[in-house]
Amino acid sequence: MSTPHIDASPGDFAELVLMPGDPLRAQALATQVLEGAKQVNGVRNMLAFTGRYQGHEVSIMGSGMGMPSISIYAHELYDHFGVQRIVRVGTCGALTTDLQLGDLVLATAASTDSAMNRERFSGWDYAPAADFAMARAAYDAAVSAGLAVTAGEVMSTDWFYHPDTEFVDRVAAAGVLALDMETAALYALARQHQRRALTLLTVSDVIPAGAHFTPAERQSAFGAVIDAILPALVNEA
Ligand SMILES: O=P(O)(O)O[C@H]1O[C@H](CO)[C@@H](O)[C@H]1O
Ligand SMILES: O=c1cc[nH]c(=O)[nH]1
Repeated sequence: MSTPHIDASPGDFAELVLMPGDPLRAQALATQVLEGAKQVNGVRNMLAFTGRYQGHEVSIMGSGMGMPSISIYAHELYDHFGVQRIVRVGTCGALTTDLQLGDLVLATAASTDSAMNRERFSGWDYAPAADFAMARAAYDAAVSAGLAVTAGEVMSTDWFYHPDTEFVDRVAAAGVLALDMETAALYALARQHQRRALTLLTVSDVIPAGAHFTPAERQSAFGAVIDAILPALVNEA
């Protein structure tokens, strides 16, 4: 049975889905890390692939940018395709020069300026948090592999080009490590569906330093760290 945004059959997706924002990054990762990768979605070019990694079935699918987009795909994956775990593998803008381009941020929790979680949670302030067991497994694997990983809070914003020039400074002053545009919605949706989620972000911009990855570097972001972390994730369930 297909859904409005995923033209696939039950069983086409693995219980574990890696989810970059960029569908071309999903394709590149699938080619790089999955054996026998088969395309399982192409609706709106939101490419999805399923294959095997170290004997485990794994899917990789783009989410698009922003909370409405990832919410559509995560909802359909959890609700219609039996997906248990989604790991967002994205990029972020660091708010501190303690982080360098290419570093890894593990999002323990995500603040947001989006109304989505407030509307889901009766107007109260929801606290979107990572699945602890997945976070611990990924963090330990990253440290063991010698990766520069920092665990902490991110802010999932609706804005890439915020009109308030003080936005970045105010969020940084609150102790937030980095900006992305999806994690708060993904974490809340996982809890709503009684499923699991984690976000791992490669630093593509260090905002206070004015340092940025090129578009090609952003598209290949995460490839280098996947082999360090995926064994821990496939064996964690
Ligand atoms: O690299 P991805 O995963 O798309 O993540 C980040 O990049 C996009 C903005 O350029 C937003 O989706 C943001 O969250
Ligand atoms: O959401 C994002 C992602 C990367 N860089 C940013 O500045 N923001």
